[in-house]
Amino acid sequence: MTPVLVVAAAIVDDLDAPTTLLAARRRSPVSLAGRWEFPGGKVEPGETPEEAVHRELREELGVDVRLGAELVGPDDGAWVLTERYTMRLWRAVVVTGTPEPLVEHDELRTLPVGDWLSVPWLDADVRIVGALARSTAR
Ligand SMILES: Nc1nc2c([nH]c(=O)n2[C@H]2C[C@H](O)[C@@H](COP(=O)(O)OP(=O)(O)OP(=O)(O)O)O2)c(=O)[nH]1
Repeated sequence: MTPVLVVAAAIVDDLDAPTTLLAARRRSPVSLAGRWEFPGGKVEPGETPEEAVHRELREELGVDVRLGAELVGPDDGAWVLTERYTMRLWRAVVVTGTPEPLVEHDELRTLPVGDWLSVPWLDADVRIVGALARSTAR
Protein backbone atom coordinates (compact mmCIF):
# COMPACT_ATOMS: atom_id res chain seq x y z
CA MET A 1 0.00 0.00 0.00
CA THR A 2 1.22 3.51 -0.77
CA PRO A 3 1.99 5.32 2.47
CA VAL A 4 -0.13 8.33 3.39
CA LEU A 5 1.78 11.62 3.16
CA VAL A 6 1.95 13.70 6.34
CA VAL A 7 3.40 17.20 6.12
CA ALA A 8 4.65 19.26 9.03
CA ALA A 9 6.65 22.28 10.07
CA ALA A 10 9.72 22.78 12.21
CA ILE A 11 8.81 26.24 13.50
CA VAL A 12 11.96 28.11 14.42
CA ASP A 13 12.66 31.71 15.40
CA ASP A 14 15.05 32.40 12.52
CA LEU A 15 15.31 30.41 9.29
CA ASP A 16 19.02 31.11 8.82
CA ALA A 17 20.22 30.82 12.41
CA PRO A 18 17.56 29.06 14.51
CA THR A 19 17.89 29.14 18.26
CA THR A 20 14.46 27.73 19.13
CA LEU A 21 12.18 24.94 17.90
CA LEU A 22 8.46 24.63 18.58
CA ALA A 23 7.28 21.23 19.79
CA ALA A 24 3.61 20.31 20.19
CA ARG A 25 2.23 17.69 22.56
CA ARG A 26 -0.50 15.45 21.14
CA ARG A 27 -3.72 15.05 23.05
CA SER A 28 -4.96 12.04 21.00
CA PRO A 29 -5.20 9.19 20.17
CA VAL A 30 -4.43 7.57 23.50
CA SER A 31 -1.51 5.66 21.97
CA LEU A 32 0.22 8.94 21.00
CA ALA A 33 -1.10 11.29 23.71
CA GLY A 34 1.62 13.01 25.72
CA ARG A 35 4.24 12.59 23.01
CA TRP A 36 5.66 15.55 21.15
CA GLU A 37 5.60 16.19 17.42
CA PHE A 38 5.95 18.72 14.63
CA PRO A 39 2.55 20.35 14.03
CA GLY A 40 1.04 19.20 10.75
CA GLY A 41 -1.15 16.49 9.29
CA LYS A 42 -2.27 14.61 6.24
CA VAL A 43 -2.41 16.17 2.80
CA GLU A 44 -5.98 16.36 1.53
CA PRO A 45 -7.02 15.59 -2.06
CA GLY A 46 -6.39 18.57 -4.36
CA GLU A 47 -3.82 20.20 -2.09
CA THR A 48 -0.13 20.57 -2.67
CA PRO A 49 2.00 19.51 0.30
CA GLU A 50 2.94 23.14 0.97
CA GLU A 51 -0.73 24.22 0.93
CA ALA A 52 -1.47 21.45 3.40
CA VAL A 53 1.24 22.67 5.81
CA HIS A 54 -0.26 26.18 5.76
CA ARG A 55 -3.80 24.84 6.34
CA GLU A 56 -2.74 22.52 9.17
CA LEU A 57 -0.86 25.30 10.98
CA ARG A 58 -3.81 27.67 10.71
CA GLU A 59 -6.15 24.97 12.03
CA GLU A 60 -3.93 23.57 14.75
CA LEU A 61 -2.03 26.64 15.99
CA GLY A 62 -3.88 29.64 14.53
CA VAL A 63 -0.83 31.02 12.76
CA ASP A 64 0.34 31.88 9.27
CA VAL A 65 3.90 30.92 8.49
CA ARG A 66 6.56 31.48 5.90
CA LEU A 67 8.15 28.23 4.79
CA GLY A 68 11.90 27.92 4.53
CA ALA A 69 13.93 25.02 3.22
CA GLU A 70 12.62 21.50 3.44
CA LEU A 71 14.56 19.09 5.66
CA VAL A 72 15.04 16.48 2.99
CA GLY A 73 14.84 12.96 4.35
CA PRO A 74 16.68 9.77 3.45
CA ASP A 75 13.63 7.89 2.18
CA ASP A 76 13.14 9.22 -1.37
CA GLY A 77 13.46 12.72 0.07
CA ALA A 78 10.94 12.08 2.83
CA TRP A 79 10.93 10.52 6.31
CA VAL A 80 9.25 7.16 6.79
CA LEU A 81 7.25 7.30 10.04
CA THR A 82 5.54 3.92 10.12
CA GLU A 83 4.32 1.36 7.59
CA ARG A 84 1.35 3.63 6.95
CA TYR A 85 2.81 7.12 7.05
CA THR A 86 5.64 9.06 5.50
CA MET A 87 6.41 12.71 6.31
CA ARG A 88 7.85 15.78 4.62
CA LEU A 89 9.03 18.59 6.89
CA TRP A 90 9.72 22.27 6.22
CA ARG A 91 11.47 24.80 8.37
CA ALA A 92 9.09 27.70 9.02
CA VAL A 93 8.74 30.99 10.84
CA VAL A 94 5.52 32.52 12.13
CA VAL A 95 4.46 35.65 10.28
CA THR A 96 1.00 36.22 11.78
CA GLY A 97 -0.42 35.18 15.14
CA THR A 98 0.88 33.51 18.25
CA PRO A 99 0.85 29.71 18.30
CA GLU A 100 -1.82 28.23 20.56
CA PRO A 101 -2.67 24.56 21.13
CA LEU A 102 -6.13 24.87 19.55
CA VAL A 103 -7.17 21.38 18.48
CA GLU A 104 -4.77 18.47 18.34
CA HIS A 105 -2.39 19.51 21.10
CA ASP A 106 -2.59 20.29 24.81
CA GLU A 107 0.74 22.07 25.16
CA LEU A 108 3.29 23.85 23.02
CA ARG A 109 6.88 24.36 24.05
CA THR A 110 9.58 26.54 22.57
CA LEU A 111 12.76 24.53 23.00
CA PRO A 112 16.07 26.37 23.10
CA VAL A 113 18.89 25.07 20.94
CA GLY A 114 20.69 22.25 22.73
CA ASP A 115 17.42 21.11 24.33
CA TRP A 116 15.57 20.02 21.22
CA LEU A 117 15.62 16.37 22.31
CA SER A 118 14.57 17.15 25.89
CA VAL A 119 10.92 16.13 25.41
CA PRO A 120 9.55 12.68 24.51
CA TRP A 121 9.00 13.04 20.77
CA LEU A 122 7.01 10.46 18.83
CA ASP A 123 9.35 7.56 18.12
CA ALA A 124 9.73 8.32 14.43
CA ASP A 125 10.51 11.97 15.12
CA VAL A 126 13.62 11.41 17.23
CA ARG A 127 15.96 10.87 14.27
CA ILE A 128 14.33 13.78 12.44
CA VAL A 129 14.90 16.20 15.34
CA GLY A 130 18.49 14.97 15.48
CA ALA A 131 18.97 15.61 11.77
CA LEU A 132 17.39 19.05 12.10
CA ALA A 133 19.71 19.93 14.98
CA ARG A 134 22.77 18.76 13.03
CA SER A 135 21.66 20.72 9.98
CA THR A 136 21.53 23.92 12.00
CA ALA A 137 24.65 23.39 14.13
CA ARG A 138 27.29 26.00 13.53
N1 LIG B 1 1.58 15.80 12.49
C1 LIG B 1 2.53 14.92 12.78
N2 LIG B 1 2.26 13.59 12.71
C2 LIG B 1 3.26 12.74 13.01
C3 LIG B 1 4.56 13.19 13.38
N3 LIG B 1 5.34 12.11 13.64
C4 LIG B 1 4.59 11.01 13.49
O1 LIG B 1 4.94 9.85 13.64
N4 LIG B 1 3.30 11.40 13.08
C5 LIG B 1 2.21 10.47 12.80
C6 LIG B 1 1.13 10.52 13.84
C7 LIG B 1 -0.09 10.08 13.11
O2 LIG B 1 -0.21 8.66 13.21
C8 LIG B 1 0.20 10.40 11.65
C9 LIG B 1 -0.73 11.41 11.05
O3 LIG B 1 -0.69 12.62 11.69
P1 LIG B 1 -1.98 13.46 12.18
O4 LIG B 1 -2.83 12.63 13.08
O5 LIG B 1 -1.39 14.71 12.75
O6 LIG B 1 -2.77 13.81 10.86
P2 LIG B 1 -4.11 14.72 10.75
O7 LIG B 1 -3.91 15.98 11.55
O8 LIG B 1 -4.41 14.89 9.28
O9 LIG B 1 -5.15 13.82 11.51
P3 LIG B 1 -6.70 13.64 11.33
O10 LIG B 1 -7.26 14.95 10.87
O11 LIG B 1 -6.86 12.52 10.35
O12 LIG B 1 -7.11 13.27 12.73
O13 LIG B 1 1.57 10.80 11.59
C10 LIG B 1 4.82 14.58 13.44
O14 LIG B 1 5.92 15.04 13.77
N5 LIG B 1 3.77 15.41 13.13
